[in-house]
Order: sequence, then C-alpha cells, then structure tokens
Amino acid sequence: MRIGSGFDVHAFGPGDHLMLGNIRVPFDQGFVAHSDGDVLIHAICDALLGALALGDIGRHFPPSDPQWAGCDSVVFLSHCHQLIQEHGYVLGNLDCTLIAEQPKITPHAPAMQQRLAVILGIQPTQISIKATTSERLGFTGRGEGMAAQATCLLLKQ
Ligand SMILES: Nc1ccn([C@@H]2O[C@H](COP(=O)(O)O)[C@@H](O)[C@H]2O)c(=O)n1
Ligand SMILES: C[C@@]1(CO)OP(=O)(O)OP(=O)(O)OC[C@H]1O
Repeated sequence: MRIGSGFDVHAFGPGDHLMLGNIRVPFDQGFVAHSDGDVLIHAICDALLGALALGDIGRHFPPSDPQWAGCDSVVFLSHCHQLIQEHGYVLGNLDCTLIAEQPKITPHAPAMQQRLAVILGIQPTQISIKATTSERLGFTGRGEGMAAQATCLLLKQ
C-alpha cells in the first residue's frame, strides 16, 4: 500500500470557463496555464506520481515543451494511471479539495467524480471532491486563482 499527495495552483485570467476534473465549469474567467489548466487533475497526477515516487507532472510533461500547449489534462492523468498499472498497483481511493471563493464547486462535484472515475477505471464512490473558500484570505481569498489538493491510496494488485 502506498500513499501520495499532490498540490497545484493556477491563476485566473481571461476566459469564460474553467476545466476542473475534465468538466467544463462556466465562469467569468479562465485559467492561466500552459495546458488546459485543470488544477484538479494536475493535483491528482502529482498525488499518483508521488505515491509511486516518480517525480511530478512537470518532470513527465515539461512546461517548456510546446507539445503540451493547450493540452487536455486527461492526457496527463491517463499517463499516470498507466504508470500505476505498470507498477502493479490499483487506485484504492482519491480525496481532493479545491480552494477558491468562486465558482461554487459543490454543484459540479458529482459530474467530476463520474468523469474521473471513467478515466481512472474505478467507481465514483472511490473519489471524493470537496471545496472550501479560504475565508477571503490570501490569493484564493482575493479571487486571483484556485488551489487544489489531492491524496491517494494505491493498493498492490
Ligand atoms: N468554491 C467553493 C467553496 C466552497 N464551497 C462549499 O461551501 C462550503 C462552505 O465553504 P467555507 O469555505 O465557508 O467553509 C464548503 O464546505 C463547500 O461545500 C463550494 O462549493 N465551492
Ligand atoms: C501541466 C503542465 C504541462 O506542461 O503545465 P501547466 O498547464 O502550466 O500546469 P502546471 O500545474 O504548472 O504543471 C506543469 C506542466 O506539467
């Protein structure tokens, strides 16, 4: 059994939606990022890679590589899922927290769980998506961006 944790941040910039858990969430801004900026998937990737002690998302998909410009973050997550299988593990469960004042995440959480479960080949009940504000403190509190945390448990097959 191995545990992993991931953390990511993206700033808000021009746009009209956010990609979160591969779900398009309507918003009056977008993410500033090299890829599609899916901060939730990026944190999950780092948790999975961390559990395997295989570095972080930037090591596997360098932000300096134009190949990943505007990339759908499902590409990154599918790669991490493949690595789990190659190392003889299955994903036991995933617990995630998004930190932002806006948009409200809770109405979209079930869709994110469903979508991530399909990508990762597990049940939605094995995935938890939570959200909190930072009580208007710090960069998330000022509405400058969003942070995501993820914790995973891998089980030996
Ligand atoms: N972006 C967010 C932030 C919070 N929520 C939900 O609201 C609850 C209360 O948030 P506090 O920061 O005041 O504790 C939180 O537990 C979430 O259910 C949300 O959906 N989206
Ligand atoms: C995902 C990658 C892909 O180049 O770029 P970004 O979309 O900027 O996201 P970040 O969370 O900074 O992770 C680094 C990169 O791997």
